[in-house]
Amino acid sequence: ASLNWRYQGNNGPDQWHKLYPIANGNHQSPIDIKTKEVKKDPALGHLKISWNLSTCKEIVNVGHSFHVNFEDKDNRSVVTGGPLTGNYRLHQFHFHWGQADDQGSEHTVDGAKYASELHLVHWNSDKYSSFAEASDKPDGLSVIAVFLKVGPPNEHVQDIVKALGSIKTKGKKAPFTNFDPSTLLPGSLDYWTYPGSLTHPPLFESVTWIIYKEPITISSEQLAQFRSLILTNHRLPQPLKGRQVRT
Ligand SMILES: Clc1ccc(Cc2nnn[n-]2)cc1
Ligand SMILES: [Zn+2]
Repeated sequence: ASLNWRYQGNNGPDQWHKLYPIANGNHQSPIDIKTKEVKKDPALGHLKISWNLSTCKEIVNVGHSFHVNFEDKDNRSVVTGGPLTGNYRLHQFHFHWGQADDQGSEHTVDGAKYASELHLVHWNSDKYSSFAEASDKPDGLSVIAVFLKVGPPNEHVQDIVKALGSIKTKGKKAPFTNFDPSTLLPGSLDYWTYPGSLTHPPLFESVTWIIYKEPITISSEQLAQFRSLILTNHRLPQPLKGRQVRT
């Protein structure tokens, strides 16, 4: 499929359905989380995260964003528990942000937007043999999301910001090793979960979303460094279409 979609202008989010009809599907992401309609599910246990910093590999400028990629040829970095059945292997993480500090997250909470949102993308390595194979299966992917609010500089985000200098142009990649993504998790491990999709094309409805309630911080200057790569890369909330958000 041609990769000519954008976040702004002619091939922007309102046009994505022309090449990717699933954009108007019943399990699209992101969504606005209406906290009063969230359902408490006592069967939901804690998430069990065991990421190994030895699997962190490289940082890549993909044009509409930057990705930190992990070696995912074995189960060194996995998540399980919570809403998940079996092991989901860490594939990569990336952020979404906006053109100003008052917007940028993809999910919103009772209509409130955060400045940015971190996505840690995992695939079901019990059932599938690669991210690509898992990426369009209903139980194929799980994305762990962390909100970022504007505040003091985040020393762990700073390690990432420093690396952006070496991937200024689309397609550029640089080694990025021994980074521990658990340094980007909030103190409280309370989360919301719901069934959804990738938030940009191909928009596959293959994601079990796990969204931490507590944000971490990022500074205005660090956000400005993200924007030096691309001004904005967040999709607006999509219709819930009868789905239940659980906690
Ligand atoms: Cl590997 C990967 C998967 C999805 C996205 C885009 C996205 N979908 N859901 N949240 N982000 C970016 C990279
Ligand atoms: Zn994302």
